[in-house]
Amino acid sequence: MNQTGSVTGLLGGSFNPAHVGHRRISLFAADALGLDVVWWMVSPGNPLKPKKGMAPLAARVKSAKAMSRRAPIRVTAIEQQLGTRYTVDTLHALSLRYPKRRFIWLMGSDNLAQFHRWKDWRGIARQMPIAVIARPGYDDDAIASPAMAWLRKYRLSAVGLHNRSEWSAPALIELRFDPDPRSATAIRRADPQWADGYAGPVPRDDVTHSLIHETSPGGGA
Ligand SMILES: Nc1ncnc2c1ncn2[C@@H]1O[C@H](COP(=O)(O)OP(=O)(O)OP(=O)(O)O)[C@@H](O)[C@H]1O
Ligand SMILES: O=C(O)c1ccc[n+]([C@@H]2O[C@H](COP(=O)([O-])O)[C@@H](O)[C@H]2O)c1
Repeated sequence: MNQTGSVTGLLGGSFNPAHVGHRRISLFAADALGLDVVWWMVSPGNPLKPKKGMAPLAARVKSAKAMSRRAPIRVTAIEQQLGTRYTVDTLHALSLRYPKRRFIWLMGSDNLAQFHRWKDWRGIARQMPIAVIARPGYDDDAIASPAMAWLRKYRLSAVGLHNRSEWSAPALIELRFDPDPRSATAIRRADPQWADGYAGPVPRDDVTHSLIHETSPGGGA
């Protein structure tokens, strides 16, 4: 491998709530891509999702922390602190804050299918490599998507990514493993606590600040 140093995977999400699927895809991606850690960035509010039915950020962070226990995963609500909502702005702010860290954006194929609706999605792809994890029911839409029509020319294998002499983007790595059918939507349908706007306890302590205190720019967790 030509690349040295640590690589951090970024899995942005609503985590409304976090589930075993998030954990499995993160561990799988970490293994396949040689990541040291995956940061779960719990979004204060996905710009494309309705606010209705979204649990408070602190409750979603708490569920993410519980789901990531004893795994090389760090949970953060850093977008709340950065004041960013759009991923392109978040990634730009992260690269300024952590200049020595190399990042890779992780997402399920459902998000690739609608990636062309995200603010400056080509700008996101130019900032860091993207790894897309196959998800049951979404792969055909992802393959046929407008974003894929553009990203396809930047396809790389995981090995190809690491053999590059520089950490450059755009790069698209498609990861496929034992597909995981779990979803937060299914949990919200089945669990009254998470259904219809969240009825569970909201943590009193501010649980949303963890990562930023656990890491220093360019180093740490
Ligand atoms: N089972 C899964 N397989 C592959 N990717 C997944 C899976 N579950 C979640 N992801 C990915 O994890 C990220 C965060 O997902 P999110 O928190 O929205 O969970 P979700 O299960 O997709 O939620 P919802 O059902 O409410 O849309 C997204 O990139 C999503 O594509
Ligand atoms: O930047 C955008 O335009 C944009 C549009 C939709 C979703 N996102 C991000 O995509 C990530 C996944 O969101 P979700 O709700 O599908 O888990 C999360 O980090 C969101 O902030 C970003």
